[in-house]
Amino acid sequence: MALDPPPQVKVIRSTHKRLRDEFSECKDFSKVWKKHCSDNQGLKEYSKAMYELATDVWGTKCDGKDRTTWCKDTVKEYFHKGKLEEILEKDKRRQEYYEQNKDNFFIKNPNESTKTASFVPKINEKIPTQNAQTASNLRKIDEKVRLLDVGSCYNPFHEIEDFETTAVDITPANKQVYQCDFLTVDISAENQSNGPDFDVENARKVTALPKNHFNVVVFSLLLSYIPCPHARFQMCEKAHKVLTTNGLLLIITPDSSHQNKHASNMKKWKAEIEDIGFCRVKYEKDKHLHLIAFRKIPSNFIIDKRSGQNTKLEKLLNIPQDFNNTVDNTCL
Ligand SMILES: C[S@@+](CC[C@H](N)C(=O)[O-])C[C@H]1O[C@@H](n2cnc3c(N)ncnc32)[C@H](O)[C@@H]1O
Repeated sequence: MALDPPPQVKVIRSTHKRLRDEFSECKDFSKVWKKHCSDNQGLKEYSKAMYELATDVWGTKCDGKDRTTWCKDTVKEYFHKGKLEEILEKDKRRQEYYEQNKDNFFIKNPNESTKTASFVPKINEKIPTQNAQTASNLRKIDEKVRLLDVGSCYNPFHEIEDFETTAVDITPANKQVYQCDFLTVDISAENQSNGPDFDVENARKVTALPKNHFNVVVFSLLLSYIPCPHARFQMCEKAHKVLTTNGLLLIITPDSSHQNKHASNMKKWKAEIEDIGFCRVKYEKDKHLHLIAFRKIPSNFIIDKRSGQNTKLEKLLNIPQDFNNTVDNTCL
Protein backbone atom coordinates (compact mmCIF):
# COMPACT_ATOMS: atom_id res chain seq x y z
CA MET A 1 0.00 0.00 0.00
CA ALA A 2 1.39 3.40 -1.00
CA LEU A 3 2.20 5.69 1.90
CA ASP A 4 0.67 9.16 2.04
CA PRO A 5 3.26 11.77 1.03
CA PRO A 6 4.51 14.01 3.86
CA PRO A 7 2.46 17.23 4.36
CA GLN A 8 5.32 19.32 2.91
CA VAL A 9 4.96 17.51 -0.43
CA LYS A 10 1.28 18.40 -0.50
CA VAL A 11 2.09 22.12 -0.05
CA ILE A 12 4.64 21.98 -2.87
CA ARG A 13 2.51 19.98 -5.29
CA SER A 14 -0.57 22.13 -4.69
CA THR A 15 1.45 25.33 -5.34
CA HIS A 16 2.78 23.94 -8.64
CA LYS A 17 -0.68 22.72 -9.64
CA ARG A 18 -2.34 26.04 -8.80
CA LEU A 19 0.22 27.91 -10.88
CA ARG A 20 -0.31 25.57 -13.84
CA ASP A 21 -4.11 25.81 -13.53
CA GLU A 22 -3.98 29.60 -13.39
CA PHE A 23 -1.67 29.79 -16.39
CA SER A 24 -3.74 27.32 -18.40
CA GLU A 25 -6.87 29.39 -17.70
CA CYS A 26 -5.50 32.91 -18.13
CA LYS A 27 -2.64 32.25 -20.64
CA ASP A 28 -0.99 35.52 -19.59
CA PHE A 29 2.07 34.26 -17.75
CA SER A 30 3.31 37.66 -16.54
CA LYS A 31 -0.06 38.29 -14.89
CA VAL A 32 -0.09 34.88 -13.20
CA TRP A 33 3.53 35.30 -12.08
CA LYS A 34 2.99 38.80 -10.70
CA LYS A 35 0.02 37.59 -8.65
CA HIS A 36 2.02 34.60 -7.42
CA CYS A 37 4.98 36.74 -6.36
CA SER A 38 2.73 39.04 -4.35
CA ASP A 39 1.26 36.16 -2.30
CA ASN A 40 3.71 36.51 0.58
CA GLN A 41 1.89 34.06 2.82
CA GLY A 42 1.75 31.34 0.15
CA LEU A 43 5.41 31.88 -0.78
CA LYS A 44 6.51 31.58 2.83
CA GLU A 45 4.55 28.36 3.35
CA TYR A 46 6.15 26.89 0.23
CA SER A 47 9.62 27.95 1.27
CA LYS A 48 9.21 26.44 4.75
CA ALA A 49 7.84 23.19 3.30
CA MET A 50 10.69 22.89 0.76
CA TYR A 51 13.31 23.66 3.40
CA GLU A 52 11.93 21.02 5.78
CA LEU A 53 11.59 18.47 3.01
CA ALA A 54 15.11 18.99 1.69
CA THR A 55 16.85 19.13 5.05
CA ASP A 56 14.83 16.93 7.46
CA VAL A 57 12.25 14.78 5.71
CA TRP A 58 13.85 13.51 2.50
CA GLY A 59 17.22 15.22 2.35
CA THR A 60 18.35 16.10 -1.14
CA LYS A 61 18.25 12.39 -2.03
CA CYS A 62 14.50 12.14 -2.32
CA ASP A 63 14.84 8.34 -2.28
CA GLY A 64 17.35 8.41 -5.13
CA LYS A 65 20.41 10.41 -6.14
CA ASP A 66 21.62 13.22 -3.87
CA ARG A 67 21.26 16.23 -6.17
CA THR A 68 23.76 18.42 -4.31
CA THR A 69 26.40 15.69 -4.50
CA TRP A 70 25.64 15.14 -8.19
CA CYS A 71 26.21 18.86 -8.89
CA LYS A 72 29.39 18.92 -6.81
CA ASP A 73 30.81 15.81 -8.51
CA THR A 74 29.86 17.01 -11.98
CA VAL A 75 31.53 20.39 -11.44
CA LYS A 76 34.71 18.83 -10.01
CA GLU A 77 34.92 16.21 -12.74
CA TYR A 78 34.51 18.93 -15.37
CA PHE A 79 36.74 21.70 -14.03
CA HIS A 80 39.25 19.85 -11.90
CA LYS A 81 39.49 16.28 -13.14
CA GLY A 82 40.15 16.80 -16.83
CA LYS A 83 36.71 16.60 -18.45
CA LEU A 84 36.88 20.15 -19.86
CA GLU A 85 40.41 19.61 -21.20
CA GLU A 86 39.18 16.41 -22.87
CA ILE A 87 36.31 18.31 -24.50
CA LEU A 88 38.60 21.12 -25.66
CA GLU A 89 41.01 18.59 -27.16
CA LYS A 90 38.09 17.16 -29.12
CA ASP A 91 37.18 20.67 -30.29
CA LYS A 92 40.73 21.13 -31.49
CA ARG A 93 40.65 17.88 -33.43
CA ARG A 94 37.32 18.86 -34.91
CA GLN A 95 38.77 22.23 -35.94
CA GLU A 96 41.71 20.48 -37.61
CA TYR A 97 39.40 18.08 -39.39
CA TYR A 98 37.35 21.02 -40.56
CA GLU A 99 40.44 22.81 -41.87
CA GLN A 100 41.37 19.73 -43.92
CA ASN A 101 37.88 19.06 -45.24
CA LYS A 102 36.47 22.50 -45.86
CA ASP A 103 34.80 21.45 -49.11
CA ASN A 104 32.39 19.25 -47.20
CA PHE A 105 31.22 22.15 -45.06
CA PHE A 106 29.25 25.28 -45.56
CA ILE A 107 28.54 28.33 -43.48
CA LYS A 108 25.17 28.19 -41.82
CA ASN A 109 22.66 30.22 -43.73
CA PRO A 110 19.15 30.55 -42.30
CA ASN A 111 17.65 30.36 -45.81
CA GLU A 112 19.44 27.16 -46.71
CA SER A 113 18.40 23.66 -45.81
CA THR A 114 20.89 21.98 -43.50
CA LYS A 115 19.91 18.45 -44.44
CA THR A 116 23.14 17.73 -46.30
CA ALA A 117 25.38 19.45 -43.77
CA SER A 118 27.92 17.52 -41.85
CA PHE A 119 29.61 20.05 -39.59
CA VAL A 120 28.27 23.55 -39.81
CA PRO A 121 30.42 26.48 -38.72
CA LYS A 122 27.95 28.65 -36.88
CA ILE A 123 29.36 32.11 -37.55
CA ASN A 124 32.98 32.12 -38.60
CA GLU A 125 34.94 29.44 -40.30
CA LYS A 126 37.63 29.39 -37.65
CA ILE A 127 37.60 29.12 -33.91
CA PRO A 128 39.76 32.13 -32.98
CA THR A 129 42.64 31.54 -30.62
CA GLN A 130 40.82 33.18 -27.72
CA ASN A 131 38.13 30.53 -28.05
CA ALA A 132 40.49 27.67 -28.63
CA GLN A 133 40.58 27.65 -24.82
CA THR A 134 44.04 26.41 -24.15
CA ALA A 135 45.24 25.83 -20.61
CA SER A 136 45.37 29.57 -19.90
CA ASN A 137 41.62 29.73 -20.11
CA LEU A 138 40.93 26.75 -17.89
CA ARG A 139 40.25 27.08 -14.20
CA LYS A 140 43.22 26.60 -11.98
CA ILE A 141 42.94 23.79 -9.48
CA ASP A 142 42.99 26.15 -6.48
CA GLU A 143 40.62 28.69 -8.00
CA LYS A 144 37.10 28.70 -6.62
CA VAL A 145 34.30 27.89 -9.02
CA ARG A 146 31.75 30.74 -9.16
CA LEU A 147 28.39 29.02 -8.85
CA LEU A 148 24.95 30.63 -9.12
CA ASP A 149 22.22 28.50 -7.54
CA VAL A 150 18.87 29.73 -8.87
CA GLY A 151 15.80 28.74 -6.86
CA SER A 152 18.17 27.70 -4.13
CA CYS A 153 15.67 27.86 -1.25
CA TYR A 154 18.27 27.30 1.53
CA ASN A 155 21.69 27.17 -0.23
CA PRO A 156 22.61 23.49 -0.10
CA PHE A 157 26.06 24.39 -1.51
CA HIS A 158 27.12 26.65 1.35
CA GLU A 159 29.48 24.09 2.91
CA ILE A 160 31.35 23.32 -0.30
CA GLU A 161 34.59 25.22 0.03
CA ASP A 162 35.65 24.83 -3.61
CA PHE A 163 32.67 26.91 -4.65
CA GLU A 164 32.07 30.61 -4.33
CA THR A 165 28.30 30.26 -4.25
CA THR A 166 25.70 32.94 -4.92
CA ALA A 167 22.33 31.51 -3.91
CA VAL A 168 19.14 33.28 -5.03
CA ASP A 169 15.44 32.61 -4.65
CA ILE A 170 12.13 34.51 -4.89
CA THR A 171 11.59 33.46 -1.26
CA PRO A 172 14.83 32.71 0.58
CA ALA A 173 14.44 30.19 3.39
CA ASN A 174 17.45 31.58 5.28
CA LYS A 175 20.00 34.41 5.40
CA GLN A 176 22.46 32.63 3.10
CA VAL A 177 20.14 33.16 0.16
CA TYR A 178 19.50 36.46 -1.61
CA GLN A 179 16.07 37.54 -2.77
CA CYS A 180 15.90 37.59 -6.57
CA ASP A 181 13.40 36.70 -9.27
CA PHE A 182 15.56 35.21 -12.01
CA LEU A 183 12.78 35.72 -14.55
CA THR A 184 12.81 39.49 -14.17
CA VAL A 185 16.26 40.35 -12.76
CA ASP A 186 18.44 42.59 -14.96
CA ILE A 187 21.69 41.40 -16.49
CA SER A 188 24.38 44.01 -16.04
CA ALA A 189 27.47 44.52 -18.17
CA GLU A 190 30.40 42.23 -17.55
CA ASN A 191 32.19 43.14 -14.32
CA GLN A 192 35.46 41.55 -13.49
CA SER A 193 34.95 40.37 -9.94
CA ASN A 194 32.19 42.13 -8.08
CA GLY A 195 29.25 39.83 -8.65
CA PRO A 196 25.61 40.91 -8.31
CA ASP A 197 24.20 44.41 -7.75
CA PHE A 198 21.99 44.91 -4.72
CA ASP A 199 19.00 47.11 -3.95
CA VAL A 200 20.08 50.32 -2.18
CA GLU A 201 17.30 49.91 0.38
CA ASN A 202 17.51 46.16 0.80
CA ALA A 203 20.96 44.65 0.86
CA ARG A 204 19.49 41.13 0.57
CA LYS A 205 17.78 41.84 -2.74
CA VAL A 206 19.65 41.31 -6.02
CA THR A 207 18.76 43.85 -8.71
CA ALA A 208 21.19 42.72 -11.41
CA LEU A 209 23.44 39.76 -12.19
CA PRO A 210 26.68 40.23 -14.14
CA LYS A 211 27.07 38.99 -17.69
CA ASN A 212 29.67 36.27 -18.44
CA HIS A 213 30.50 35.93 -14.77
CA PHE A 214 29.53 32.53 -13.33
CA ASN A 215 31.28 29.24 -14.10
CA VAL A 216 28.21 27.24 -13.11
CA VAL A 217 24.47 27.93 -12.98
CA VAL A 218 22.29 25.41 -11.14
CA PHE A 219 18.56 24.94 -11.82
CA SER A 220 17.69 22.23 -9.29
CA LEU A 221 13.96 21.45 -9.36
CA LEU A 222 13.42 24.98 -10.66
CA LEU A 223 12.01 24.69 -14.19
CA SER A 224 9.06 22.51 -13.18
CA TYR A 225 8.00 25.23 -10.71
CA ILE A 226 7.47 27.61 -13.65
CA PRO A 227 4.10 26.95 -15.32
CA CYS A 228 4.92 28.50 -18.71
CA PRO A 229 7.05 26.45 -21.20
CA HIS A 230 8.43 29.56 -22.90
CA ALA A 231 9.41 31.16 -19.58
CA ARG A 232 11.38 27.99 -18.76
CA PHE A 233 13.25 28.45 -22.03
CA GLN A 234 13.88 32.14 -21.24
CA MET A 235 15.45 31.09 -17.94
CA CYS A 236 17.96 28.97 -19.87
CA GLU A 237 18.67 31.91 -22.19
CA LYS A 238 19.38 34.06 -19.14
CA ALA A 239 21.64 31.38 -17.67
CA HIS A 240 23.58 31.49 -20.94
CA LYS A 241 24.10 35.25 -20.51
CA VAL A 242 25.49 35.06 -16.99
CA LEU A 243 27.77 32.07 -17.70
CA THR A 244 31.37 32.33 -18.86
CA THR A 245 32.30 30.51 -22.08
CA ASN A 246 32.70 26.82 -21.24
CA GLY A 247 30.67 27.35 -18.07
CA LEU A 248 28.11 24.73 -17.05
CA LEU A 249 24.32 24.88 -16.77
CA LEU A 250 23.16 22.06 -14.49
CA ILE A 251 19.47 21.19 -14.78
CA ILE A 252 17.79 18.76 -12.42
CA THR A 253 14.14 18.14 -13.13
CA PRO A 254 11.73 15.67 -11.53
CA ASP A 255 10.24 12.70 -13.36
CA SER A 256 9.50 9.44 -11.58
CA SER A 257 8.66 7.54 -14.77
CA HIS A 258 10.85 4.99 -16.48
CA GLN A 259 13.68 6.57 -18.53
CA ASN A 260 12.05 5.82 -21.91
CA LYS A 261 8.67 7.28 -21.08
CA HIS A 262 9.64 10.91 -21.64
CA ALA A 263 12.80 10.31 -23.67
CA SER A 264 11.43 12.17 -26.71
CA ASN A 265 10.61 15.19 -24.56
CA MET A 266 14.13 15.16 -23.12
CA LYS A 267 15.47 15.02 -26.68
CA LYS A 268 13.47 18.17 -27.42
CA TRP A 269 14.92 19.87 -24.32
CA LYS A 270 18.40 19.00 -25.57
CA ALA A 271 17.72 20.48 -29.02
CA GLU A 272 16.07 23.63 -27.66
CA ILE A 273 18.76 24.32 -25.06
CA GLU A 274 21.59 23.55 -27.47
CA ASP A 275 20.10 26.05 -29.91
CA ILE A 276 20.73 28.80 -27.35
CA GLY A 277 24.46 28.07 -27.52
CA PHE A 278 24.97 25.09 -25.24
CA CYS A 279 26.19 21.55 -25.80
CA ARG A 280 25.06 18.70 -23.55
CA VAL A 281 28.01 17.09 -21.79
CA LYS A 282 26.28 14.79 -19.28
CA TYR A 283 22.88 13.16 -18.82
CA GLU A 284 21.61 10.76 -16.16
CA LYS A 285 18.16 9.43 -15.38
CA ASP A 286 17.72 8.64 -11.72
CA LYS A 287 14.66 7.00 -10.14
CA HIS A 288 12.94 10.38 -9.75
CA LEU A 289 15.07 12.85 -11.70
CA HIS A 290 16.68 13.84 -14.97
CA LEU A 291 20.15 15.28 -14.23
CA ILE A 292 21.68 17.17 -17.14
CA ALA A 293 24.83 19.25 -17.68
CA PHE A 294 25.19 21.68 -20.59
CA ARG A 295 28.38 23.51 -21.55
CA LYS A 296 28.21 27.08 -22.87
CA ILE A 297 30.04 26.82 -26.17
CA PRO A 298 32.12 29.55 -27.84
CA SER A 299 29.91 31.74 -30.04
CA ASN A 300 31.49 30.51 -33.27
CA PHE A 301 31.63 26.87 -32.38
CA ILE A 302 31.46 24.25 -35.11
CA ILE A 303 28.20 22.38 -34.79
CA ASP A 304 27.50 18.88 -35.98
CA LYS A 305 24.09 18.82 -37.59
CA ARG A 306 24.38 15.49 -39.34
CA SER A 307 21.41 13.96 -37.59
CA GLY A 308 18.98 16.25 -39.45
CA GLN A 309 17.78 17.91 -36.27
CA ASN A 310 14.66 20.02 -36.17
CA THR A 311 15.57 23.48 -37.41
CA LYS A 312 12.20 24.95 -36.44
CA LEU A 313 12.64 25.00 -32.71
CA GLU A 314 9.68 26.23 -30.76
CA LYS A 315 11.49 27.86 -27.84
CA LEU A 316 9.44 25.84 -25.39
CA LEU A 317 10.49 23.48 -22.64
CA ASN A 318 7.52 21.29 -21.86
CA ILE A 319 7.10 19.06 -18.85
CA PRO A 320 4.62 16.14 -18.78
CA GLN A 321 2.33 18.06 -16.42
CA ASP A 322 1.75 20.72 -19.13
CA PHE A 323 -0.34 18.10 -20.93
CA ASN A 324 -1.89 16.19 -18.07
CA ASN A 325 -2.43 18.14 -14.94
CA THR A 326 -4.19 15.37 -13.05
CA VAL A 327 -1.41 12.78 -13.09
CA ASP A 328 1.62 14.14 -11.27
CA ASN A 329 4.14 11.35 -11.71
CA THR A 330 6.99 13.19 -10.03
CA CYS A 331 8.53 13.19 -6.59
CA LEU A 332 7.37 16.82 -6.27
C1 LIG B 1 11.24 22.87 -5.78
S1 LIG B 1 12.16 24.18 -5.06
C2 LIG B 1 13.81 23.59 -5.24
C3 LIG B 1 14.75 24.05 -4.15
C4 LIG B 1 16.19 23.59 -4.30
N1 LIG B 1 16.79 24.09 -5.52
C5 LIG B 1 16.29 22.08 -4.26
O1 LIG B 1 16.70 21.44 -5.24
O2 LIG B 1 15.98 21.52 -3.20
C6 LIG B 1 12.05 25.46 -6.28
C7 LIG B 1 12.57 26.79 -5.77
O3 LIG B 1 12.65 27.71 -6.86
C8 LIG B 1 12.30 28.99 -6.40
N2 LIG B 1 11.93 29.81 -7.58
C9 LIG B 1 10.89 29.62 -8.41
N3 LIG B 1 10.89 30.54 -9.39
C10 LIG B 1 11.97 31.32 -9.19
C11 LIG B 1 12.51 32.44 -9.88
N4 LIG B 1 11.90 32.96 -10.94
N5 LIG B 1 13.63 33.01 -9.40
C12 LIG B 1 14.24 32.52 -8.29
N6 LIG B 1 13.78 31.46 -7.60
C13 LIG B 1 12.65 30.86 -8.04
C14 LIG B 1 11.15 28.70 -5.43
O4 LIG B 1 10.92 29.75 -4.53
C15 LIG B 1 11.67 27.45 -4.74
O5 LIG B 1 12.42 27.73 -3.58
